[in-house]
Parts: sequence; structure tokens; C-alpha cells
Amino acid sequence: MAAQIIDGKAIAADVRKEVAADVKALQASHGLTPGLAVVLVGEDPASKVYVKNKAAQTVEVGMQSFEYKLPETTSEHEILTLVERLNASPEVHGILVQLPLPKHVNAEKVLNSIHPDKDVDGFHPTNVGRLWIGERALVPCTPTGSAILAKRAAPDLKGMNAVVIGRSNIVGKPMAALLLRESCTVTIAHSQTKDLPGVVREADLVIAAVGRPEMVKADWIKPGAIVIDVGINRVPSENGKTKLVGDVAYAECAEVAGAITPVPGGVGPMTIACLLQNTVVAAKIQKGIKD
Ligand SMILES: Nc1nc2c(c(=O)[nH]1)N[C@@H](CN(C=O)c1ccc(C(=O)N[C@@H](CCC(=O)O)C(=O)O)cc1)CN2
Repeated sequence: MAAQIIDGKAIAADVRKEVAADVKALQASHGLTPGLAVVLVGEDPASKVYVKNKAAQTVEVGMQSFEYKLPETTSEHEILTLVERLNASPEVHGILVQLPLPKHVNAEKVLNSIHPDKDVDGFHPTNVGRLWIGERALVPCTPTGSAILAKRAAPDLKGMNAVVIGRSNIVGKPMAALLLRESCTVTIAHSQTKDLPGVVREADLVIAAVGRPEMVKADWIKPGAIVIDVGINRVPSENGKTKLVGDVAYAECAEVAGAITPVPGGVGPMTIACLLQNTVVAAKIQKGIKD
């Protein structure tokens, strides 16, 4: 039987509606309008599109958007100075530095300079720690979006065997922490995992976040499993142009899985929706407002 297609575009639109309602409520109760600052350094074409979409959606949900587009040659010191200014700005509740940064910039240093309470990417070590010990934290957007999509397919993930393929700080590790919070039994698999197909075959829930086009094949998937594809890979297409594919061989896996996310239109749109959600959370944290 063909899998249920989990529609990330539609679910992201639901999340944005909820954020817009939260923003209205905050304005009414505290006179507070959350503000998000996005910093783009350089000319990466995909990053430019993502930043444009972030700014547009920020305004759409009723928040303030601050965009900083800096040339490729901007020094690390200049970026750190800007972040320092944004850390101190009362109008800015969330700060996001778009990745990748140019090679001459130490990305870790820049990300760690963002105040943890304004770190809407959830990459700061303080938020990483808060997530793992179960404190109120700003949680990375892509894993948060992936968990929301998985829960649309199965509202209760408790007791499921979840295999996360990929161990990045941005997706794999926080994803594992979130699934643990949902009481899944979590395995983090990676390039050195022995018999990766065999490990994935045990999973009721597969999160593919390796960055390798269509690596996960149908015979890796347990029949009925939920498959969440975090990969966004641009590959040559038949017509001489390029197309986007995930880390999962979608057509064949959809024949075996119980539910599956497409690429595009799956996890990608959730990343920005969850960023908006995090900006509201950040504003509340800064004003001492309980959830
Ligand atoms: N500071 C950060 N940098 C980057 C992040 C991040 O979370 N924080 N993630 C990615 C890029 N990204 C958001 O910034 C992002 C990627 C993809 C999508 C998306 O909607 N994708 C669409 C396809 C879009 C296309 O056609 O290219 C989809 O999957 O349907 C949104 C946001 C790296 N940098």
C-alpha cells in the first residue's frame, strides 16, 4: 500500500497561523511585538532565497523583521560587532546568522556570540545543554519541524524505535534529544555505522539527515514505518537542469513506508515556520512570560 504523504507545506501554514495568533495575544496582553534579525553574509543564491522567505514570513505573522545583508568580504570582527549590537537591542528578540558563512569566518565563534535567549536557531551550547537536560530551551528549527511532521503521522511516538541517520549538531543530535523526550528508543546512525541498512530496517521512525542524495532505499525500510526526509540535495535532472531530492529514494520508499515526507514540500517549509515559533518563545523568555 502506498504511504501517507505528510504535507509539510500545509502543516507549516498551520504552524504560521498559530504563531500569528500568539503574536496577536502577546501584543494584547503585554504590548509586545517579537522581532527577528537575520544576518546574511555573501551571495550564496539558496541562502538569499531562504533569508528573503524568512523576512517575508516574519512580517506575515505580524512580527518585526530586521535584515542585514553584508558583503562576502565582511570580516569576522564586523559580524561579531553586529551581533553584539543585536544582543543589546530591545526590539530584537531573535537573532539568526544564515549558514553557510564565508570560509574566512569562524562560524562557531559567531554562533556562540549570540545571546542564548536570542538564539532562535538553538545552536548555542547553553541551548544544547538545556535541551538535553529537559529545561525550557530554544530548539533547532529543522529537528523541531521534523518532530511535528512525525507526530502528524503518529501523534504518540512513545516506545517507537527511532533511527536518526546523521550526527550533525544542527540536525542529528538535537533530533535524537527531541525523540528521546517523546520516549522513543533512539539510535543515532552515521557513516561508520556497521550494517546501516540493517539498523534502519529495525526502525518504526526513520529520520534521514545525511546530505547524500537518495541514499536510503526501499529495502532499508520496515513496512509501515514513518520516514522523515531532512535532505535537500540539488542534483542534475533529465532535462539538463537541476532538481531537488532528499536523502531518501522517495518513489520506492513510498511503496513500503506507512507515511513519508516529500522533498521539496516536507521538512524544508517547517524550518522557517519553527523559526517564527522560536522567535515568539525567545520574546517570552526575555520578558519572563511563562508558556
Ligand atoms: N542559520 C541557519 N542556517 C541554515 C539553516 C538553519 O536552520 N539555520 N537551514 C538551512 C537553510 N534553511 C533555512 O535557513 C532552509 C532550507 C530549506 C527550506 C525550504 O523551504 N526548502 C524547500 C525547497 C526550497 C528550494 O526550492 O530550494 C523545500 O524543502 O520544500 C527552508 C529553509 C541552511 N542554513
